[in-house]
Amino acid sequence: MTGGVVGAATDKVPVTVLTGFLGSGKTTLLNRILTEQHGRRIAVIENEFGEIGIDDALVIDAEEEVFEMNNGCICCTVRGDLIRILGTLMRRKDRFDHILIETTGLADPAPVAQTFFMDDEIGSQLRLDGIITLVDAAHLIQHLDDERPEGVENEAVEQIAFADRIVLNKTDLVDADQLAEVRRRIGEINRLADVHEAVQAAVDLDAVLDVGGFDLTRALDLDPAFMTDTEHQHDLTVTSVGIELPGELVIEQLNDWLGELLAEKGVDIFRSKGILAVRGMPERYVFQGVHMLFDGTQGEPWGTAERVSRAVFIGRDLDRAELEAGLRGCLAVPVPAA
Ligand SMILES: Nc1nc2c(ncn2[C@@H]2O[C@H](COP(=O)(O)OP(=O)(O)OP(=O)(O)O)[C@@H](O)[C@H]2O)c(=O)[nH]1
Repeated sequence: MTGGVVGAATDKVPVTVLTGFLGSGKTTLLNRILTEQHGRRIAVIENEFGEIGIDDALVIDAEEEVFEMNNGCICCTVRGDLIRILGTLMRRKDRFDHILIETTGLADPAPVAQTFFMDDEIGSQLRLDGIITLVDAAHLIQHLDDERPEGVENEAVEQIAFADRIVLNKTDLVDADQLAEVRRRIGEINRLADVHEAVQAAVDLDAVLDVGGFDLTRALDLDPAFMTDTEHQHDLTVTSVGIELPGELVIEQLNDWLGELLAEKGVDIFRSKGILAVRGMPERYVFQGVHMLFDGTQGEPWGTAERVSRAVFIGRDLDRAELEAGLRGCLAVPVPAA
């Protein structure tokens, strides 16, 4: 039974869709949600864009169940997988009371939202509580103004348009005038969503979970074909290069290479991340880049695991051979390409 409005709101398990452009802070918010004492049992579904999955290592170990979907984009190719995972979760409803779906940074949230209205079984047991969109205050305008070929949607615009709540993150990277301009641009696209400013995605969880926010009428206003249109066109010029490299890297060479690479190509390299093996460092070195900004932190110790570096670059006009040669050039003992 799909039930009346009251029954629908109380019986169904709420689902939050966490979206936002590459590097905006989705995993940071997810980790915050997984570590905070909020009394909810949350099942997480994660979808990542990139040839090699890195996020599984970046999401903290939590008691919550995390399902990975890495073989395509949640809004199109792996939507069937999403429906299957939701089906599995519905059969184990006693184990959790909230579902959180983190989309890739290049996903259009509308088709993900559609899933909860078009599939009867899902619609009868789960309700879309809200679409939460993370925004990178330092890079939003660049992403909104990024020109796309005709007919290709700009995901950054779609993500804001469909948001029920917006977390305006990374406010530490902009001044008051820039922040006001970012807010103005957000307001041009979506006037209704509450905007919460944040650093390191530090928001009150009540502002993002159980918001009772998703409004189908508004979604239909935005896109009259919301319930029927399943086709959409990704920007196929954005691709990813994944590199796996056994051996140990020299930190100074790595920093020099990444610094130069991102200074020169950081407009086109939207996102870079890696779990790297560095000579003399017993822990994994976690590297994160968003356009030209990058930093490194210590991750989990390698222990007895084989020291293999994994890195992913996402962007336009990526030169795979050059990226591979560059990373290989940072090896302590150079190994020729296979
Ligand atoms: N300066 C600054 N950096 C931040 C902030 N929030 C997150 N970051 C950093 O931005 C980088 C990207 O953050 P993530 O949480 O991985 O972003 P994401 O949206 O999950 O990235 P993708 O999954 O690749 O789309 C990381 O290096 C974070 O530490 C912030 O408020 N300020």
